[in-house]
Amino acid sequence: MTSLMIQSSTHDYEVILKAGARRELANYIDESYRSILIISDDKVAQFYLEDVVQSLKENHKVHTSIIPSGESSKSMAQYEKLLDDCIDAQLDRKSLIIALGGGMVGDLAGFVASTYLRGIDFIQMPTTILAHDSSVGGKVAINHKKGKNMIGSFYNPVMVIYDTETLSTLSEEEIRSGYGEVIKHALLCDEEWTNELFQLSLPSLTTDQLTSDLTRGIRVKADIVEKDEKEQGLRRHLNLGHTLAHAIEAELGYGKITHGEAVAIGISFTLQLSRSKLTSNLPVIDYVNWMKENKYPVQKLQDLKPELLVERMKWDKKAVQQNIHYVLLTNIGSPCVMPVSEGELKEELKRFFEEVILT
Ligand SMILES: NC(=O)c1ccc[n+]([C@@H]2O[C@H](COP(=O)([O-])OP(=O)(O)OC[C@H]3O[C@@H](n4cnc5c(N)ncnc54)[C@H](O)[C@@H]3O)[C@@H](O)[C@H]2O)c1
Ligand SMILES: O=C(O)C(=O)C[C@@H](O)[C@H](O)[C@H](O)COP(=O)(O)O
Ligand SMILES: [Zn+2]
Repeated sequence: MTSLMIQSSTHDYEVILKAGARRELANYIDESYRSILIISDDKVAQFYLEDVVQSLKENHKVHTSIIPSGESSKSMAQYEKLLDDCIDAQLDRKSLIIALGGGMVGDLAGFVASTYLRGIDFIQMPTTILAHDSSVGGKVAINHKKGKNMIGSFYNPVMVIYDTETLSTLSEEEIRSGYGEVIKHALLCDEEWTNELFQLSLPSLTTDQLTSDLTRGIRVKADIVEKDEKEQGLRRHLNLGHTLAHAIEAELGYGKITHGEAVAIGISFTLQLSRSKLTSNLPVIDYVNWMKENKYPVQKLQDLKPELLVERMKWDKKAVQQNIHYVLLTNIGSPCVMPVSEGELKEELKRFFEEVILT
């Protein structure tokens, strides 16, 4: 078992990584919660809901709410439905919400928890690799058709219980997606780790390497969010690759590409942009080869137009009066944020499509 403590302005919380933790929840969850609502999606529920209910029902009154799996459920409609479920279950301020699933469930259930009765406790039980990122740091949100995570808040869980056994049922696509955020964390702080990841072929990923990458990723994230919880400055670095990624996700339609795959593609553009704006010596070719070796779906960009992506980027949360601010890298481990003009972005994106990513 690995345990990490995260500090936040409201409370400190523990992140526990343990194979089989879903069957031992009585060891971790306070008996004083009278009612618990478990929110999950229909795919995750099929695999793991019964174990979680069984491990809680002796000490608590347990309710469940299951939403359709997929990014399109991070919506106003599902948010409203879940609030109805909280009311039907008569949850009060001594009740608890458990988010059992990937980042979609975590973001949505967390946003419900943050607003229902002006905020009740919630626990993140991540079940994807990607959710090593989303379950820590307290960003919770739903999407709007204009852009990702447009409606949300900062609201930290009271605990994160990561049962690493659940990762054994992830599809290849979801493993790839998770590693989009893992490599982001590596690029932000650690050249040696980045080079290690460049050698990684995801089909031969071992449990030991996965657990080590998750723990390292959580440490990187924790270190940043502890210093800048509400994204006043430093935390913007965690948005590496996201200005383009979010534009791709919204432009293709939510769920047409996974978040982490879009992030991986977004990072490749960041590397090119960083090289041309900062004359930095970044390993663009190694990175693109790693993406191609691991089958990141770069061909999905074929249907997208650089001009429309740049229009989407103006809704990025780092933009100031629709002027786009980009997270760039002067080197691996040295991120910075710079304004980039619309014209420059359109030119660079066209070149990126034609000369780097769609060749
Ligand atoms: N709050 C944050 O800081 C933060 C950080 C990164 C990403 N996000 C958000 O997280 C979301 C993406 O998260 P995700 O990639 O986990 O997506 P997800 O929750 O949609 O899960 C991906 C797919 O995997 C399935 N799944 C989940 N766990 C499984 C398991 N153990 N076995 C088999 N199938 C399983 C799900 O049903 C779904 O079909 C996006 O909405 C993104 O914006 C938030
Ligand atoms: O925690 C953060 O801060 C991040 O930026 C992590 C990202 O991986 C994540 O996708 C986040 O939800 C993006 O936030 P947003 O503010 O750009 O919507
Ligand atoms: Zn992300």
